[in-house]
Amino acid sequence: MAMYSRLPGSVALITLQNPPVNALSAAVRQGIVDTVQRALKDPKVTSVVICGQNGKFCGGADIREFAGPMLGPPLVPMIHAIEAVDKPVAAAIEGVALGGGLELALGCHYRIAHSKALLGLPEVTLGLLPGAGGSQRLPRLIGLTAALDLITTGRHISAAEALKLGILDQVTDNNVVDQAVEFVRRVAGQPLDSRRLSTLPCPCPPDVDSLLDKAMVKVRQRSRGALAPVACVQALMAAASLPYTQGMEKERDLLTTLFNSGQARALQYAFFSQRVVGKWSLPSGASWDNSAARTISKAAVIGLGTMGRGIVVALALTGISVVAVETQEKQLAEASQAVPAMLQREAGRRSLATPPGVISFSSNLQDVSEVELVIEAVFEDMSLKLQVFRHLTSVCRPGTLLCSNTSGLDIDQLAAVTQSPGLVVGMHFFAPAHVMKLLEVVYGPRSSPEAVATAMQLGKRMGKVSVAVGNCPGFVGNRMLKPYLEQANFLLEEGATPQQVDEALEEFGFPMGVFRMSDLSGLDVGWRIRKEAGLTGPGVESTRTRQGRRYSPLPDQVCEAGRLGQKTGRGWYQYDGPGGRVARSDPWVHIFLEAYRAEHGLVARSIAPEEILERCLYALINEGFNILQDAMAAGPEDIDAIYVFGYGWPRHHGGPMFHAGQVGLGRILERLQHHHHNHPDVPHLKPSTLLRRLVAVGSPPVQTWREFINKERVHSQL
Ligand SMILES: CC/C=C/CC(=O)SCCNC(=O)CCNC(=O)[C@H](O)C(C)(C)COP(=O)(O)OP(=O)(O)OC[C@H]1O[C@@H](n2cnc3c(N)ncnc32)[C@H](O)[C@@H]1OP(=O)(O)O
Repeated sequence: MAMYSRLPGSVALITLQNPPVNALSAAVRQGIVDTVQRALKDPKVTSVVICGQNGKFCGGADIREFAGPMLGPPLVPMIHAIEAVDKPVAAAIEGVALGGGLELALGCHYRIAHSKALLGLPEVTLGLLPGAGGSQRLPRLIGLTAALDLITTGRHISAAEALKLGILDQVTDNNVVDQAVEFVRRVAGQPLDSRRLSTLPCPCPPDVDSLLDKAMVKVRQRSRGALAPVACVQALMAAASLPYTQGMEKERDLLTTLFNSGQARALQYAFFSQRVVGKWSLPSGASWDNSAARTISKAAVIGLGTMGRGIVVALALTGISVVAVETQEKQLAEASQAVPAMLQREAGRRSLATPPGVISFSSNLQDVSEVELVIEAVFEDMSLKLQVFRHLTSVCRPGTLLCSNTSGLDIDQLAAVTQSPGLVVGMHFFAPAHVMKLLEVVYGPRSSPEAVATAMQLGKRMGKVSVAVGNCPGFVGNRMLKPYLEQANFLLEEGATPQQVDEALEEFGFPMGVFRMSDLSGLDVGWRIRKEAGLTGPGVESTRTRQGRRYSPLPDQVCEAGRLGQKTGRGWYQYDGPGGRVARSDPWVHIFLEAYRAEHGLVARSIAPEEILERCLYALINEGFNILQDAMAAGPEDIDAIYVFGYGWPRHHGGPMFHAGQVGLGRILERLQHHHHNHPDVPHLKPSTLLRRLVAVGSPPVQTWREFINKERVHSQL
């Protein structure tokens, strides 16, 4: 809806009304068309201001409407009609002007914003381009170079930056509607031709072709396989070279292609998944809207290795006072140098003048006695963690929340050694903890709703996407990673090279294939876990079947050769010395693989990229279905958010569970059955019961699985 009012002094005020962000739904568009007509017809009106209700100008097109048929007046002619009005029209921007919201403002003759407003054309993040004239008007206003940056990244910019770029005519700290009204009164009667952006030429640098070529290379590198960034560059090419009307035709054609692509659906799903996971619920019935969170102002971090340091920085950036404890003096000395520098860097990156939190360093565990929440981040060893939790429960004051940054150990076992097991949860950060967006909040059977709510809210304050997950080995993310890594190793045994596996995965869109990623994380991490699980180590027979299932000793043997990844300069690849970053194929690995296959009587075969993808991804997806079945994740959106924000799953494929739906559940089931038939000794390839049930009921859309699972559980079908 849009409300019309006449202000004293001949100004018509149009207020967009569609909470919470005044998205341009069919009703809002109709409202704008009607009210603009009314202002045009009213001879007493000399100028118009468009604003948004409740401190938000407009969050863009209504994304929820994209799934259905197009109803109501389309945006493009609506914005043209505003631009054509012969009375000055100003956008009064408060809160946000994003996507179609900014495109609407670009159709106005003037733009006035509050200093705290954010502006941007984030369509690319939804698999689209600014298709309401934004790809043609913005470059005409601010030049091709700046428009390329804004449109291909979709980043939100401050009012100050928008003013500098020339998007805004005025920025104010006062009431923006009042300022805009005053502004249009002042300019009423002045010629408007130069204010109609569609009539202006597009300012381009002399080397325009090279600029566009470089932009194309950059977007292709940044998000491999993603269609929208490429289409954005193509639309800007049109703006640079064609008259406006033809540019608009190009914009429309590109938008139609994107709209019909699976990628746009995947990215829009990813947008909503990120919001769905914030509305968490536990099998106990506790949820985000019935569980109170505590506000934490003082916390402690125990253990200042890589993870601990990142967690300290993440907490301090939110303004929390942190006691950073490390009992090893050398490590403490190093951390007390490194952490403040990390904090400064990150504060700078986030444009914060000074890091808000206060950090004190200590080697004494007694110093955590006054904090409200502790995050343990010591070495991933259960006996060590138990020792720390026993100590914490005796040192901390009653009511302190005790959290562990374990990446997969049993939270309940840790809770069991404390006086208040209800106050124990996992907070699984991802490295580097101050940068990575994902946080798994792990609830054990005894974790209280308050503890979960507090950890979830703390994650949000730190700018994380927090996902509540159940307590099982590896939780959600690492539990699904296991069958994925396992398949990658089996593929090497069968004839693939690390490069072939990585290239197939990178072509799919992962920033790094599994072997490059393992080299980066360090191969010894998994080696230690396998040793603890009794799968490898002294006394374990060197066979390819262990604990009753197929096992590949390849990664153990690579570690035994002293190749631990980037840190040793050698792993699945070779690097320019320890700490090197550029992976190069290593003849040693190829000779090693040949010798290994010969020793085990394996005949190498040529493996197509399609098989690599199926084996790795479908095994991972299958585990996702098992996780849903076991109620370790509340819904497919939780799994997908974890994979997109923590594991580099290409956002334009939505997430593993969404991808399964797009491929077709029947197809996934059939291929898993096929691979399991060929590899009956690999239990991870055995299709999950939930997948079978979903296929049996006709493969319903991913958005309905949560409800389906709950019903199946009630009827004991799972
Ligand atoms: C011709 C085709 C052209 C299309 C052009 C477009 O305009 S595409 C849309 C471009 N706009 C965006 O991408 C903006 C998306 N929204 C946001 O980035 C953020 O929501 C916000 C506007 C910055 C506000 O952030 P905040 O953290 O304050 O709130 P939430 O993100 O939690 O959002 C609140 C609820 O509003 C829903 N919502 C937000 N934007 C839209 C939208 N454009 N359409 C529909 N719904 C939107 C969001 O889903 C939240 O809903 P809940 O039900 O409460 O979860």
